[in-house]
Amino acid sequence: MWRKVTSTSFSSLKSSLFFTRLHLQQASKHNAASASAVSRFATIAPLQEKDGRCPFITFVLGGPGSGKGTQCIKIVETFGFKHLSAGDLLRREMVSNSEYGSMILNTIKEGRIVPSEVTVKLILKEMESSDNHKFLIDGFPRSEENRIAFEKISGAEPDVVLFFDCPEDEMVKRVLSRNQGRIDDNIDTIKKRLKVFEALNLPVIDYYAKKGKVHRINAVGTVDEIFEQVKPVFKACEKAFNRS
Ligand SMILES: Nc1ncnc2c1ncn2[C@@H]1O[C@H](COP(=O)(O)OP(=O)(O)O)[C@@H](O)[C@H]1O
Ligand SMILES: Nc1ccn([C@@H]2O[C@H](COP(=O)(O)OP(=O)(O)O)[C@@H](O)[C@H]2O)c(=O)n1
Ligand SMILES: [Mg+2]
Repeated sequence: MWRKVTSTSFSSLKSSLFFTRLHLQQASKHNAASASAVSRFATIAPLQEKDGRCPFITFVLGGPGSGKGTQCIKIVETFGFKHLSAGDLLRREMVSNSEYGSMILNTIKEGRIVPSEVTVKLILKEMESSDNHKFLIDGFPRSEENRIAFEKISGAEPDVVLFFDCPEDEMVKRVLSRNQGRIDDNIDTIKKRLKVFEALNLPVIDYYAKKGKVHRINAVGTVDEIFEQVKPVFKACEKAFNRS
């Protein structure tokens, strides 16, 4: 369980995430979609530190088939993160008799983005129940609505944003040969997902690039070659992993 922040511990936690949280909480500009998502989440507490350590959050972004999930497995093995795939969480929710099941199914089939209130809730539940404090959040945020809802509800920002930059023809080739039986791995849905990626996800990458948080990875090459680009990003953060 995340430890609650007490007023006595707060002064020592002013740096990094906690300072950002205060800043975010004081910010007054939120779009309408996010505001309504947030109001429905009033019962979810902002992320707290665990065992005296702040959560270390990495967003893993890139188009469909760019290799996000594949690289996350390697990051987990080497750096000990907890991997949370937004797509996997939504697919699990979809088959779990959830009230959102048919909405998620239709949205994924169409390559559109599930409303943030559903996805953020699933992600925060997993973060809260994990023993780990280092998170790879894969395939999220996929839109500005996702981003704003997460930051507002959790009170946190990512420490690192990885962007796997891959040409469209390579992404299409990989998705069509993925063979995981996914309802969205077909050419019609892929075309829609690529359009949605460009229209909704690139603005999120731009937003974090302006904040100096994006590490662009050339996603063409072997899995190991790509991981060689990823490794130094986290090696440079090792001190920050255990900050309090
Ligand atoms: N560097 C790579 N070169 C060729 N194929 C890859 C590479 N990385 C991943 N793949 C394959 O491409 C497909 C999509 O990869 P995945 O990690 O699922 O991407 P994403 O999560 O970004 O959609 C999978 O079948 C995976 O095995
Ligand atoms: N933040 C997210 C992540 C995924 N999704 C949905 O889930 C689908 C599959 O996401 P995914 O991350 O598993 O897909 P890949 O990029 O790994 O191929 C997306 O195309 C969306 O329809 C979403 O709505 N919101
Ligand atoms: Mg994936």
